[in-house]
Amino acid sequence: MLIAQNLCKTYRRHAVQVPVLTGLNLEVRTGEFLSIVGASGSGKSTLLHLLGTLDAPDSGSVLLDGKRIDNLPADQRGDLRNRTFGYIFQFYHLLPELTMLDNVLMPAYIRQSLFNWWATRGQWRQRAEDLLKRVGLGHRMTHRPRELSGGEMQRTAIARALLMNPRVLLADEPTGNLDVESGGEIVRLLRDINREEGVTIVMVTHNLDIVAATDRVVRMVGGVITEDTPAPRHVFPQPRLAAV
Ligand SMILES: Nc1ncnc2c1ncn2[C@@H]1O[C@H](COP(=O)(O)OP(=O)(O)OP(=O)(O)O)[C@@H](O)[C@H]1O
Repeated sequence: MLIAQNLCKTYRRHAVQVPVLTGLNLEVRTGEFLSIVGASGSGKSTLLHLLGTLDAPDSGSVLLDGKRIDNLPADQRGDLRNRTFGYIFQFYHLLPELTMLDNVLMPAYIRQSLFNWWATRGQWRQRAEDLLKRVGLGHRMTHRPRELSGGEMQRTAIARALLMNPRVLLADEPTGNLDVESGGEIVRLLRDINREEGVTIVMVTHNLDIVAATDRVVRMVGGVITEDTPAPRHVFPQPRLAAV
């Protein structure tokens, strides 16, 4: 469904050139949970940005359902980013002055020029409340980010990413700032969303334990994918049993 073809990307500043992607090919299948691993600086975030049209390649293409999306006009890429893709970042990117409910509603606020916000705000609010309950934060809707733990902030960010009912979630080290237990909860939540709602997920991670929660793992080296294997099944940490 989401295909990267021969992607090349070099960052340039003055005379310095940093070649990052050097002809990368990748096919993300509908409904799969894919993880991307690789050394720091290998270009994982860059690839995620190109897949989600947050940045454009120097050459090569990104196709969604057979149609090129990397070269669409800015307004159409904006629509895709609002409706088709959901983004989850390592540091949550929540707005500190807003309640958790308003943070989750942000993608709908952004879209309001496209339709009559006032006529539909009740439905959006209901959906945002349902999503916060879904991620286990029904009791924290009026709190602000500084009052929540890292894991709770990331769960709020996941609810926000799901608001517009995206087909693809792009998660950049979603557990990178969390302890083992909170990280495990986040990955289990992503896995449930993938299985129960059929959302395709592409996740960059350094944590080889949580890779086991996914379906397939690709490794990046030198700006291309060098390994593409089913994820190992045995290492994903299961929920801890209460001590007896
Ligand atoms: N805007 C930019 N300008 C210049 N260089 C950049 C820019 N963004 C990224 N880079 C460089 O591109 C390379 C790849 O960065 P990227 O963030 O994609 O790697 P990564 O694999 O996600 O790394 P990490 O695991 O540390 O997050 C790095 O060397 C980085 O310094």
